Amino acid sequence: MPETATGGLAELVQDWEPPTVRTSRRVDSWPAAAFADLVDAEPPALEDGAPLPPMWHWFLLLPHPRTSEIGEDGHPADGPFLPPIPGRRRMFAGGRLQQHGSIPFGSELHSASAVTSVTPKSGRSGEMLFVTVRTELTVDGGTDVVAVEEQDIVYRSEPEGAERRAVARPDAGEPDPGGEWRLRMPTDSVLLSRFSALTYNGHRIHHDHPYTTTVEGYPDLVIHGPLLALLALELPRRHAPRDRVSGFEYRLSRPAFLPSPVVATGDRQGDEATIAVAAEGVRSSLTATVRFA
Ligand SMILES: C/C(=C\C(=O)SCCNC(=O)CCNC(=O)[C@H](O)C(C)(C)COP(=O)(O)OP(=O)(O)OC[C@H]1O[C@@H](n2cnc3c(N)ncnc32)[C@H](O)[C@@H]1OP(=O)(O)O)C(=O)O
Repeated sequence: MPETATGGLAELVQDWEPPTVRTSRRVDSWPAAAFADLVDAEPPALEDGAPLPPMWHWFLLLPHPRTSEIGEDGHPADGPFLPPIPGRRRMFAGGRLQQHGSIPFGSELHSASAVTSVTPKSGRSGEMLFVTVRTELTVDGGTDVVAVEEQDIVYRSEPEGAERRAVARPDAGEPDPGGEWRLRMPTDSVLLSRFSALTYNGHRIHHDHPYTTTVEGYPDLVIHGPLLALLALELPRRHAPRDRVSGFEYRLSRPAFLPSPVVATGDRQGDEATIAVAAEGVRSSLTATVRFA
């Protein structure tokens, strides 16, 4: 049983024993080329042996549940890392990456993922459960861990009949944060659908407007947390291409909604860079630190 605090939602998950899940996949260049095109960027070197950019393993280690296993929200109704709580509402809350070595195109990538903490918290949006999933990555059957990734996923419970919360669009008028590095990306439902396809993510809040607004209470389609994190990492990829990223920490503090463009800004201080990603004109959705080796 992972480390668990006490509380209302904690009782529902006290007997939950998520397993360790292992997967393997060849590091194919197609999803990398497709993501570079999605964000209107030059692809990295794609030949066998060239390194996969940090976090781009997100396009490779994708579960593919059967259609009959998909629940109301577009995620699987059940799964190894989904806590057994009724009316589950899921959001990506943040994560960390330590990159020790290279993941070469053409290699065989192996992952071992397990839940390492389940933490109930109470916030402005009510009671929440933070679930952290830790993934160790190795390549070609070796024992050296080339990267360790942790994802924090936040869950709320809104069973049938529960009072539906409405999430307001954040106030506009926030000044542009400036920053030595900058990227601006227009967004629309086509961009989100293509990113959902690339990550095999069926969650309706990214593509189904009536569901997003009436069932989950958001003012518009929600931009994927992983897309915001990858846009943050586009800044060092584009502005410091010769420096190897060895660490990345990010936190998603508020959702970013369509139809606003997304702006990523960053400043480098020696071996670190601080990055913020926001829907244009509102407070940051994602704040991050990148570390260089
Ligand atoms: C893919 C995919 C899904 C998605 O992509 S969903 C879209 C991306 N994710 C988001 O947009 C989430 C944005 N964040 C939020 O909406 C809010 O931060 C959140 C998670 C609802 C919490 O907001 P609250 O206002 O309720 O929380 P408080 O600020 O009052 O804080 C209460 C305690 O919680 C801790 N906390 C808050 N946010 C985070 C976070 N992101 N990570 C870790 N911890 C967080 C905060 O520190 C407080 O803790 P204390 O110990 O001090 O009580 C897909 O499904 O696959």
